[in-house]
Amino acid sequence: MKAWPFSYILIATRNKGKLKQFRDLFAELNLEVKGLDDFPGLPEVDEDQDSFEGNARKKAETISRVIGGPVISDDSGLVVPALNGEPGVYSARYAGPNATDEENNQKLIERIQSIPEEERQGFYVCAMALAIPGEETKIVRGECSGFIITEPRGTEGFGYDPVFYLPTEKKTMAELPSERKYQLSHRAKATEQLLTLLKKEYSFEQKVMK
Ligand SMILES: O=c1nc[nH]c2c1ncn2[C@H]1C[C@H](O)[C@@H](COP(=O)(O)OP(=O)(O)OP(=O)(O)O)O1
Ligand SMILES: [Mg+2]
Repeated sequence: MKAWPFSYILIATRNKGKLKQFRDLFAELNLEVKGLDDFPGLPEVDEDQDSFEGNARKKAETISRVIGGPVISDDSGLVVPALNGEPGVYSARYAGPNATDEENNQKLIERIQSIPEEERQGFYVCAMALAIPGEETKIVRGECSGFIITEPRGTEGFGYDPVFYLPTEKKTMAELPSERKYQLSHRAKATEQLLTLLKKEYSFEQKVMK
């Protein structure tokens, strides 16, 4: 087993919620978990690929090349099969380039009205990429299934959570306490996979300090 060759890992996000979740889940590795705000002057990476995996890979590899260190990025969104996969990779800008969560939710509510209620399934996707200089990029994917509802409920979470209903919890994602969301979300599932993969390949006891 190889020794993990860095003292830190950079999570390529400015989303404080994502960063906190990574810090919690990676605590056992004894790694310093840094965010983009710890590295001023990094380039903005356009999420312009046609898949979540493509965007996650592009972001992780671009930034890893610049800092010469290990980078994890995630790209996520909501897929509604009855709407031909919308909003999909366009989740963040569904209602327009600078759309707010409310505007995106409103557009989704309008579009879903024409679909019979029993066909309003949706699933969240989280593709996560780990890029390490000189190594093959690793990519994992987590999903979380639910239903789209037309009356938003709850104030937790972000994005589409108020209109994403989980039948097993009898709650929208925005009505769930954050600890519960951490357990069952697409991001939690992807993070666990990545963690498993990392622990299989690397020893984190004797890190080389770089
Ligand atoms: O758990 C979630 N609960 C609700 N909505 C979510 C979730 N996960 C992703 N989404 C939606 C929100 C956003 O409209 C879009 C893209 O998110 P995504 O590009 O991955 O995140 P972001 O731009 O906030 O942060 P980043 O700096 O990591 O790119 O998907
Ligand atoms: Mg984004």
